[in-house]
Amino acid sequence: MTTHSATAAIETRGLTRRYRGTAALEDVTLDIHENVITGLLGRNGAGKTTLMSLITAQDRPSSGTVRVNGHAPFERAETIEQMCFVRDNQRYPDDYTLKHAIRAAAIFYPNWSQQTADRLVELFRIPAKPVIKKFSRGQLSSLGIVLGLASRSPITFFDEPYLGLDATARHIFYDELLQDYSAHPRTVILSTHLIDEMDRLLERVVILDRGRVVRHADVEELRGGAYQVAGRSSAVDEFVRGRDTLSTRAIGGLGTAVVQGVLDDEDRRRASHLALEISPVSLQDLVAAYGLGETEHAEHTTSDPTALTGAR
Ligand SMILES: Nc1ncnc2c1ncn2[C@@H]1O[C@H](COP(=O)(O)OP(=O)(O)OP(=O)(O)O)[C@@H](O)[C@H]1O
Repeated sequence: MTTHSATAAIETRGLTRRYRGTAALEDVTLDIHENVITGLLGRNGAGKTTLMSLITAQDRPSSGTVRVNGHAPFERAETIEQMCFVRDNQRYPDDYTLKHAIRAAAIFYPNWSQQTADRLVELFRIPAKPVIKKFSRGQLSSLGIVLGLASRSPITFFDEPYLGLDATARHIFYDELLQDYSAHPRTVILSTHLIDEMDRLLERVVILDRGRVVRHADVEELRGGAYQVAGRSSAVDEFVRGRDTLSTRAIGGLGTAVVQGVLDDEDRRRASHLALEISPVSLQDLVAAYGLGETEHAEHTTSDPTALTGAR
């Protein structure tokens, strides 16, 4: 999953969105790769939905620019048609049933696959009769996923697409996304808090924190560029001194730290001498390490705030 073209499908430059003086997104400059699945990660309020809304022209920036396949999407139907945005709070007209939503999507999306839609409706067991207004949270999410996948849009956004879905339905989504994406490569951007569950889907990640990009990297590169040490707190402290530490955590006399960098033989000897265990760091833990701020509990401290400067 690491081979991909480096062509940018989406370019943002200095993208900023303020709401009454508060920046939801601040100076975001990103190239989102074409035909890659990119995860948009970050804590609540980090700016993920805002970024997707600006790219899909559902909102206007306070400053900065967005280009999709080289064009500003605003008021450009050809560009907007190329994008599908599956929102967690998508509204449908009051009298709409499944059939109406499917028909409208089939008309709107140029690459629509009715066969995919029919199959997914079965798999997710979406009911035909009730108006969508009466759908459960999980059924609404399922419908969004069906429309998003069957649209076969060259650029597809999923904003926390799993809300209310049971574990079986979530895994159907992951499998179907991977399968359809492999058969019909396209640019997929999805925001999620379920990183452990979804990390196998992601090739690249953008980590946002308080409206800013703190990291934009290949998942493999990110995982390979950090490790976790665990053991006695004092030994962890000693080991991480002078290293690029993303986060440290101490509970009782035991500690863990997420450290940026690659271990050499000398580091391993040192860790072993201090009776420390070294392990790979999961994407979830890495993101948590980036997301930790001064508001966290005292036991979860970011020991080196300057480490949060990996934005590219
Ligand atoms: N219409 C609005 N008016 C005022 N503030 C807003 C508006 N929309 C978003 N915000 C603020 O902008 C910030 C970013 O919100 P956004 O919804 O983009 O975050 P998010 O990363 O998607 O969060 P979550 O993971 O909770 O969905 C938040 O502080 C939010 O309160």
